[in-house]
Amino acid sequence: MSTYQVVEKFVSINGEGRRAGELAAFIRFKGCNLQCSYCDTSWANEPGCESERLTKEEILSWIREAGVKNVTLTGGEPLLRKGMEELIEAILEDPSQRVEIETNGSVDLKPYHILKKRPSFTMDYKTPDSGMEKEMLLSNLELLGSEDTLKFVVSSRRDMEKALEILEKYRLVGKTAVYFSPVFGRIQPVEIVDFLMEKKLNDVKLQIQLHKVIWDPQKRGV
Ligand SMILES: C[S@@+](CC[C@H](N)C(=O)[O-])C[C@H]1O[C@@H](n2cnc3c(N)ncnc32)[C@H](O)[C@@H]1O
Ligand SMILES: Nc1nc2[nH]cc(C(=O)O)c2c(=O)[nH]1
Ligand code: SF4
Ligand SMILES: [Mg+2]
Repeated sequence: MSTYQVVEKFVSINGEGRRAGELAAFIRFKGCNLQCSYCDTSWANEPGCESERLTKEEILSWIREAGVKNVTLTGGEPLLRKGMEELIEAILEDPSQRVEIETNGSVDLKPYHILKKRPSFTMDYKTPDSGMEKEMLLSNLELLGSEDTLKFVVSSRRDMEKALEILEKYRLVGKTAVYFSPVFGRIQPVEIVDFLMEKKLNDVKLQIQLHKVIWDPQKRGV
């Protein structure tokens, strides 16, 4: 039976994406295959990071206990874990549950895209300043649809120019929700606004990580 290494699980306000501001139950899985320059959760990717090994049933009962419709599976990189298809399908057995996968763009979404009950993807495209752009699996861009979100976490004009290039090349605006998110503390949100205005980027949303406004930006479990 699969067990899952979970570094934290908590209920909070979703601070990101299309359900930002709504309650969500977060399960953060241990470990990641990337090392983004700006990662605010790199502690979860350290081999020595404490974690609990939970079974699918233990996760399901925690979610039931939480009593919150939105579930966000995140990390680290959640889709690196074995048995994620099984876990996602088990959570979605309950028609009242919604599952969002926060994923880094390097892991093939196909096995999850074809699930009978498909989760929604909030997928990053890692722009140049992350140092991880070469790890992007471009075929994933074809799988994003109206229920999904493509997120560009940017810290420079160079990052935003690249984001625009990708949006145009893959004709993504209108196909999926597109968010620009500032790397916390490295770029002023107004710079993103100026770029959106300059390029007349309709249908692209600026997001601010709400949880870093509500609580101490370093605080875990929120
Ligand atoms: C910690 S990651 C976990 C999920 C997955 N590994 C990924 O990168 O999408 C969750 C989200 O936080 C974003 N993020 C990480 N560090 C950040 C920072 N310093 N400022 C803004 N967003 C950040 C990531 O880009 C990603 O969209
Ligand atoms: N409140 C809150 N909302 C979030 N949305 C996505 C998160 C993530 O780390 O994947 C996250 C997070 O870490 N906290
Ligand atoms: S992919 Fe996500 S968890 Fe991994 S280093 Fe980048 S931001 Fe952090
Ligand atoms: Mg986070």
